[in-house]
Amino acid sequence: MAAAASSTSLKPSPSPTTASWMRNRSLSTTFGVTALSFRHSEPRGRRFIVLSMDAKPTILVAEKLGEAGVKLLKDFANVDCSYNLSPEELCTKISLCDALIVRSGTKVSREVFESSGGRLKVVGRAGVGIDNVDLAAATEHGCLVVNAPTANTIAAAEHGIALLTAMARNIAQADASVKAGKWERNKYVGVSLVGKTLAVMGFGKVGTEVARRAKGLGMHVIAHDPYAPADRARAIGVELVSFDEAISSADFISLHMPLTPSTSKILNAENFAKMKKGVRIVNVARGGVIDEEALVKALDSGIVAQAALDVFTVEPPPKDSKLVQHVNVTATPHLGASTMEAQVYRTLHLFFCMFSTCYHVKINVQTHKQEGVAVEIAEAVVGALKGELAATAVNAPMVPSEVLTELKPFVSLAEKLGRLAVQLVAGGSGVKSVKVTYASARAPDDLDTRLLRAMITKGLIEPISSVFVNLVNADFTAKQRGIRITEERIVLDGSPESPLEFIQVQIANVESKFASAISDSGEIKVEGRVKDGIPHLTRVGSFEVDVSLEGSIILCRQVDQPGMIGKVGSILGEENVNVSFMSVGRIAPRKQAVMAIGVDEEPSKKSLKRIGEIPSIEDFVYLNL
Ligand SMILES: NC(=O)C1=CN([C@@H]2O[C@H](COP(=O)(O)OP(=O)(O)OC[C@H]3O[C@@H](n4cnc5c(N)ncnc54)[C@H](O)[C@@H]3O)[C@@H](O)[C@H]2O)C=CC1
Ligand SMILES: O=C(O)C(=O)COP(=O)(O)O
Repeated sequence: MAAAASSTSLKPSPSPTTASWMRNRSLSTTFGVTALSFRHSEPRGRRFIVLSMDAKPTILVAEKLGEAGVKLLKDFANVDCSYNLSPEELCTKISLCDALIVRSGTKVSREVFESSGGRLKVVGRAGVGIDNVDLAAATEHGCLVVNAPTANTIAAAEHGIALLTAMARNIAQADASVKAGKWERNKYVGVSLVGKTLAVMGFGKVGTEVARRAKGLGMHVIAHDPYAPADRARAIGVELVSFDEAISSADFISLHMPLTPSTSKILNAENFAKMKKGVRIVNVARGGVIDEEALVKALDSGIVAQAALDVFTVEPPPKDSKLVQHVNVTATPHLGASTMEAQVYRTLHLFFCMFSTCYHVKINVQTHKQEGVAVEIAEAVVGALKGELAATAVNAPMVPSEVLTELKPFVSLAEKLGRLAVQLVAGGSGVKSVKVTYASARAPDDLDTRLLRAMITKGLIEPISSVFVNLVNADFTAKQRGIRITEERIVLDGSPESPLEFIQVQIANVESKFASAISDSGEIKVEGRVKDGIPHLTRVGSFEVDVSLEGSIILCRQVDQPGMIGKVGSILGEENVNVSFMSVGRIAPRKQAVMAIGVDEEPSKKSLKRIGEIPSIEDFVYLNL
């Protein structure tokens, strides 16, 4: 929940009223991705607009993508299809691109993000594995990464089964032998699959489909996946077992986990030693999950009888690779996702498994024609460039659209409270510790606050820095700037119809340029609610106020007395500044009070000075929203 503290601190700009952060606000969408794609960073960190709202963004397609996807991209953007770029060429081109689409053959390294100069805002991976994209660098640069996680599942599973059966019956080797004019019937005696144990390592989308198909071949299927639910496995007659049990009892092992630091070289010398002698291995996941040197030794020693590999640590592997050249290895050039159906469209059998309360399992089989990877990724990238939250975001929260609709006014409230709170901090105080409180009648697990936290962070950071914050980089940026954001829930009684009653933002250990913003417990405190869909400021420090969060706000501390509203109102009226809202929060009649005035236009410095000089006004601050 909380972003951990680091050593940097934030210093509010001396004059938030005139700060340049307001310049581009009209371009911002709520979530910032669109706005980001129209913004650019100068080397010195100043932001400016490089494209107008109606200028088309540019999308670089760096690997072959199905035509239907390219067409969809062209309807929205300028599309540059440039394949086989060297890393240097990619780095050069990227500074002119708002989005990049790749498959597994392009390394989207930190240098790519650095070279983009802040313009690259979406990377689309037209497939599942995102191990070729430096996610940490993407997040640090506020770049959303989306993938196409479903369209090639069946293709990959079918390729896994193709390799399994081809390996068991020596199809590739026998084919080569026949083509060489030989007829070696005794040499290519295979092994049967029926009754053999297959260990599926990684019981996700592909692993599950492989397991289903292997069961159809009469195999006994077990699976290992630390994160998969046992009931999903049980539903198709697969037992989830420990890693050691899986590898030590299998006749065949099929790998379907992602390449991550914890799965890197997960099949290594130590683990090969635990396997049954003569085990056969299929890999359509990633080459890096196997220690390839250790596999060559295991093949030489006979521990591993055969391996069928679609993926390699380095692709393409070196021509003299001992692994690829091994007589007992069948190799394909990363073809798992390469079917017409997966890349263009596919006919998908969706299995809906429904469980009755007494654990009877019914399976409905439906057939759908579904668009392939190209369309899936094109839609995701275009949506992200339009500022929509992507359902397949890899480095940002995925928020379902119904939740988003409901949260929208609170998202705006959150950002504005962040903006107000930070502008109340006296120059020279570093913001380090922010507490956000959400009061809601919803059950704690029925309120996703990631979006709200990101927007509060955006509100806190943007007024006082040149960094553009969005959903992708909010937590990272807060952490980098040493701001610790903690969240707390107040669970209210009553009807949970609205997701939230109020949001409170507190900044601890700082001084305020408006002393009344400091609550009894010593923090700057602002609180807001949504009324009729519009965000309102409802508390400043210990004072209750009510002013809609549109336009800007003047806060005045005064001794409560008649005529104050009129005095301030007439100064503003003299220069045609429209007052949208006015409210007075006071401790008791004729005692200390805080007057909050919403204004549609920015008052001149002269008018603000005159307001400050009204004798009974003790303190005042003008805040930009
Ligand atoms: N050869 C090819 O062309 C293709 C390769 N793939 C690769 O297949 C892999 C799986 O893809 P999907 O099934 O779509 O992904 P997925 O995310 O649906 O499934 C991956 C599963 O691996 C599990 N897992 C994570 N760490 C594990 C560990 N240490 N041990 C065992 N299981 C672990 C996860 O819990 C998850 O259930 C990915 O690496 C993907 O890149 C996918 C499509 C095509
Ligand atoms: O989707 C994946 O993870 C794949 O490995 C497919 O890669 P490709 O898009 O065919 O380069």
